[in-house]
Amino acid sequence: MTKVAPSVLSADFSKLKEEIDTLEGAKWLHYDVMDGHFVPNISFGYSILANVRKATDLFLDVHLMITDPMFYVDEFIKAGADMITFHIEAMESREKTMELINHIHASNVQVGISIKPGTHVDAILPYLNDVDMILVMSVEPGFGGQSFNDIAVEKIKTLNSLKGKYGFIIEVDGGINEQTGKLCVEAGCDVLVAGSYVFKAASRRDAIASLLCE
Ligand SMILES: O=C(CO)[C@@H](O)[C@H](O)COP(=O)(O)O
Ligand SMILES: [Fe+2]
Repeated sequence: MTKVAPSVLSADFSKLKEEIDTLEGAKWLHYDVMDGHFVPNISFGYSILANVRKATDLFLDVHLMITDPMFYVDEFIKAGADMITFHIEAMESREKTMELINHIHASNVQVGISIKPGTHVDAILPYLNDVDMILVMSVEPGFGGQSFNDIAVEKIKTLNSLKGKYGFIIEVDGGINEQTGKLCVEAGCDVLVAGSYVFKAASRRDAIASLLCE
């Protein structure tokens, strides 16, 4: 069954708990962390995540778009993340990548690795046995509200052919709506991140339900 992870980046932060409470039908909440360095935008960090944790029981899917994930990861673990996804483009070596994966797992938090649209799937193949999720970016990370890049569909298909052997799940993020979500689910995607499509909808419940349909 497909999961929908509404991205809180598109919420009204002046009433965050009320906004989260509107997400009927979603079991995950996607939390985009941007540092103004790895991406040209700044969002929110671990203090706000700790408050979000108090406000909801949804599975907290933390997407770190930051330059030095190892430096900050303990703060996000302490704040209550259920899944922490970092970017392969932010890692300098296989050794450091494995160190980060093992460090997160040692705290019983799930681990994802993300690839930008311009990064080939080959970059994450060495880690498929070690992670819980691969996050395929279908927009350039940094901003909500961009258009879906269908290069993601081919990547999802490639990863889907390897899923059975390794046991990871696939998430897609960026420009997801009813049409693009369907393409991704048909290609083998398990989790659809949706920001503007859900938060700008007249009925958020209907928008989430439209993504859950197979
Ligand atoms: O990570 C990101 C953007 O960098 C996303 O999670 C966005 O928040 C998705 O927003 P939409 O494209 O669905 O509006
Ligand atoms: Fe994201």
